[in-house]
Parts: sequence; structure tokens; C-alpha cells
Amino acid sequence: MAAAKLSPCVAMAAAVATMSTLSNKAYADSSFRFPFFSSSSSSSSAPQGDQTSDTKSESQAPDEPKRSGFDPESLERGAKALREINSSPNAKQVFDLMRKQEQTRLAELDAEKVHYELIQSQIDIERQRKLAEEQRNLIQEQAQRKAQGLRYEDELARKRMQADHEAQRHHNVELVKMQEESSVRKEQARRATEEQIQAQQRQTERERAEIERETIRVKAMAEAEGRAHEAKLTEEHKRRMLIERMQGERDKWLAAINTTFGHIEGGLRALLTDRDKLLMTVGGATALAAGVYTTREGAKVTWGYINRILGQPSLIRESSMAKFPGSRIISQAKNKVLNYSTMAKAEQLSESKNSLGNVVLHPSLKRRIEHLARATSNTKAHQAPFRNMLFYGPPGTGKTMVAREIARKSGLDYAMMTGGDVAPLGPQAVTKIHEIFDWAKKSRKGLLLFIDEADAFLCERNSSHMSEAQRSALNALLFRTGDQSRDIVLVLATNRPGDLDSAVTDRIDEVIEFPLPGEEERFQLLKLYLNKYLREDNDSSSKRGFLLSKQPQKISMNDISEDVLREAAKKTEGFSGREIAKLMASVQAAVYGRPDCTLDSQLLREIVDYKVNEHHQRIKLAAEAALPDIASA
Ligand SMILES: Nc1ncnc2c1ncn2[C@@H]1O[C@H](COP(=O)(O)OP(=O)(O)OP(=O)(O)O)[C@@H](O)[C@H]1O
Repeated sequence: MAAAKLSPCVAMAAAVATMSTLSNKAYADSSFRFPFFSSSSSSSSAPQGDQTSDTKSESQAPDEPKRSGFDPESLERGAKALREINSSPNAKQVFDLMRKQEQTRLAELDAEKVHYELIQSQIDIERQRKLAEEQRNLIQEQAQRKAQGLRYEDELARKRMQADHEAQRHHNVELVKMQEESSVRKEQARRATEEQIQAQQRQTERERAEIERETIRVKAMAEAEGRAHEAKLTEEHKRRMLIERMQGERDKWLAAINTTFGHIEGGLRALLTDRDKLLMTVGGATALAAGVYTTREGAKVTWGYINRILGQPSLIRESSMAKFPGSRIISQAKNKVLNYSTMAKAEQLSESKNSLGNVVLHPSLKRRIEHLARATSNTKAHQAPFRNMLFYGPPGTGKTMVAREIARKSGLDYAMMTGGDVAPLGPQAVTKIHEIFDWAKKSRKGLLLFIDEADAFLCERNSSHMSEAQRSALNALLFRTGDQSRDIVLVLATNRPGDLDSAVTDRIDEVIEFPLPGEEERFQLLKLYLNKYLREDNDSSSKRGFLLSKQPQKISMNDISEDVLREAAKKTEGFSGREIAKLMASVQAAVYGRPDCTLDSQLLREIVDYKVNEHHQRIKLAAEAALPDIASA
């Protein structure tokens, strides 16, 4: 009914639309067919015929548009379809369906539109995101470029600062260098001025001392001249008196001689005239002469015998044993020309009781010596054989002192001989060596026999320098020391241990080296001899002053501190104990040379410097002297 009311145009349009839709979509899908088409197509011929025409038009359709672009047949078919629809009882459902289809298509289009809009908006969002990202990248790039620029500027600024700093440092270094140079120059100038002043002072001091010495000398000479004149006058007077007395004596004697000769003349005349009397007189005179001669020679032989049996052998220079039984113990210095060493040795022997503190040695060496002394003492107590010792080391390092010390501490007697004394004895040397060993047996305590300069006669027997007598003496000593002894401790001292005969070294049980004193030992030695030669000398001279009419001047000491002595100890490296003792003896002499007898640090330093130079000079000369020997060897 409703379809009937539709105008033909609307129906046509709907049909066209339907047809076009059908031609585009539904007809393309062979599975999709309008329901009424499917039912009527099978029952009516018209649709059959239409279908045929449709099939025909379909087969023709691809060619038509090619020809004109407009196909009127489809319009006709649409109109025909509309008509059929209108005439169909399902027209309403068809139209509803068509409307629904259209609505669905519109909804699909809307959905498609929404979909496209969505895609569009996503594209927009994507574009926006890309834009934002590009902007962000741009901003990041700009920030990076800016940071790089800042870094570069910072770098430049730092480099600039470093360069400035370096320049400043360089400048400061230059300044410090200049200041140092300036202070060194100032110090040098100050030192030079000080040295000049000191030199002037020393010069003045020397001149003053020279003048004083000259005055003393002139005074002494004047006094000596006065005394000489007085002595001359006295002598003259004595001579005159003597001449007068001699004159008187001569006259007296002349008278007596005349008288005597007168008597002799009378006697001789009587004797010559009487033959018996003459014979008796001649026989008596001969007997008297023979008696005198025999007595003198007999006394000599007896004395030699007693001396050999009881006395001290002549080779012994010093001994703690009495020279004869019952006589006093005196130190014996055989050599008439006493050198410093023997004087010191003699002096030390007399004070041997206190000499323990006077030996300055390295603590370990001192301990060893004490141990040896104890061992020797115990050996003696147990009547065991003694042990022989060899002391070697540079001269003046205390070997003799220590030997004496060991003897004292171990309660033995002490005797010292020098190897150098053996050679001049010639063939007698053998006898003298035997004498020493025989004599040593007389000691009840046991004897420590110290042979100084042992290498002088105990050197290698094959040596070409050795005389036959020396060789015999050495053999005698080897013979006497072949077995271990309970009477004698043999202590040899030498500066050249390598020169000793191997048979001698074979008899040695203890070998001890005496090195040059170290700095601490030198300091102790300086202190010891300062006390000994200057402080103790003051005390002893004041004691002597009681006995003498004139009181000797006392030595005064200014600013001699431990530091001054330590400084001297440092400077005296290479000095032996003896050299240090001599140095202090020189200081003492210099102090006595001063009018006020004062020792101050400056004088001490001067003498130390002088002695150090002297020491080096001596070493240099010794080295020069040794060179030709080495070359010839
Ligand atoms: N260690 C020391 N302690 C104290 N004084 C010493 C020491 N060494 C040497 N002297 C001094 O040197 C002097 C000589 O010492 P000593 O005769 O003992 O030496 P030495 O080694 O036997 O020498 P040489 O090898 O020349 O015989 C001593 O009288 C002493 O004044």
C-alpha cells in the first residue's frame, strides 16, 4: 500500500539506488539474493526472462560504458524492478529492508568516517608527537651546544689561569733564588768579615804572646847571665883558693916526696947491697898483683852467676817482679833515650793498680778482655795450662796496657820485652831467651810474658832478612813454648800479624784485634787525658808546691764543655789512643806556654786542627814512602 503511494520518481530513484548498490555490492556476491528474487526466479518466467536479459546485459555491460559511458538499460531494469516490487506483496518488507540496509550502510559509513577521523587524529597526534620530539631534540641540541660552549669557555679560562699561575710560580721561584743568592752573599761577606776579625785577633794574640815570650826569654837570659856571672865569680874565687891550696899542697908534697925519696934512696941502696932482701921484695909485689887480679875476675864471674840465677834477665824491660829477691819493685826502662811511649808505660806501671779505668776500648772488646782475664785467673786457680794470646792492630791502640791489665786482674806477674832487642844480641840471643824462661819459673804466681813488636824476631823463618842468630833465638822460643805451660802466659803484640812464623801462630790460642778507636771511644780518651794532663796535673802541682819554694801557677779552664770535646772527637777520626794522648799533651804544653795558663775552647780547637793536619800529612808521607816499595815488590 505504501509502495503504491510512492511517486514514480521516488520509486525509480530507490530502484536505481538499489540497483546500483546491487550491481556494485550484492550482485557481486553470488551468495546474496533478495528473498523474493530467489523465490520468484524459480517460479516465474518473467524473472527468468529478466534474468536472461540480466545475464545478457551483464555479458554486454563491460563493453557498453566503453562505447557511451551511460547505460540506459540499467534504468529500465530499475524501473522494471520497481514495478515488480510495487506489485509484490512484500514490497513493504523490501523497502524496510532497503531502508535498514541504507541505515546500516550509513552507519557503516559513519563508523568508517569515525575510523578515518580516528586515523586522522592518530596521524595528527603522531605528527604532534614528532613535532614535539623534533622540538625536544632541537632544545637538547641547543642545550648541548650551549654546554659545549660553556665547557670550552671554562677550559679556556682554566688554561688562562694555569698559565697565569705558572708565570706567578716561576716569578716566585726567581724571587726566592734571588733572595737565597743575596743571603748567601751576605753570609759569605759576614763570614769573611768574621774571619778577618778572628785572623786579626789571632795575629794580635800571637804578637802579644810573642812579645811575652820574648820578654820572658830576655828575662830568663838576663837571669841566666846574672847567674852565670855569679857562678863565674864564684868559680874564679874557688879556683884561686884551689890554686893557693894546691900551691900549699904542692909544697907540702914536694917536701914529703923529697923526704920519701931520701928514705927510698937510702932503702934502695941498702936493698941493692943486700941480695936476699931484693928477692923477697920482688916476690911479694908479684904475689900482690896476682891476688888483686884473681879477686877482681872471681868477683865478676860470681856476680854474673848470681845475676843469672837470681836476677832479672837483661832482655826484660819492665816487670812487676822484684829485680832480686827481697829488692823493691821498680819499673825498668832500659833504653836511655826514653821516648813518649816508654815514659807512659813506665808511668802506667807505677800506677797499675788504678789503670783499669784508664783503658778505653769498645764495650764488646772490653767485655772480651775481662772475660779473658777471668778465664786466666781461673786457669791459674785450677792449675790448668795457660792459653797464649796474640794482640794485633795499629800502633798505640792499647795492646800493652791491656796485657798489663790482664796480668793485674788475673793475679799474675807481668814482664815485658821487645822483639827489637833480640837482634842486636847476636849469638847471645839464644841464651837470653832461655834465661827469660828460666827466670819466669821463679814466679810463684805465674808470669805473663808480653813480647811487644813480636814480628821483629818471630817473623817467618824463611825470610831473607833474618840472621842466623835471630833464627836460633826464634827456635829457642819455639822450643820453650812447644808444650802448653802452667808457668807462662805468652802474649804477643804486633802491628803485622801476617809476618809471624806459622809455628808461632800455631802456639796462639786467642787472637784479639785492637782497632783504631771509634768516635765515642775518642771522646772518652779526650776526656780521660784532659783530666789526666790538665785537671789532675793541677792537683799534683799544688801538692808539689808544698815542697817547692815557688807555688806553680794553676791551669784554669774556660768553656771546655762536652760539646767541644765531642767536636774534637769527630775531627780526630783515624787517630790512635796514643795520638790522642799526645794531642792532649800538646794542649798541656800550649797552656803552659800561656802567661795566664788558661785553656779555652779556641786554643783546644786550634791544637786539634793542627794535629789533624799533621796526622793527614803523616799518612800522606807514609803512603808516598810505601809506593816505591809496592812498585819494587
Ligand atoms: N785504649 C786506650 N785507652 C787509653 N789510653 C790508650 C789506649 N790506647 C793507647 N793509649 C795511650 O797510648 C799509649 C800507648 O799505648 P800502648 O803501648 O798500650 O799501645 P800499643 O798498642 O801497645 O802500641 P805499640 O803497638 O806501638 O806498642 C798509652 O800509654 C796510652 O797513653
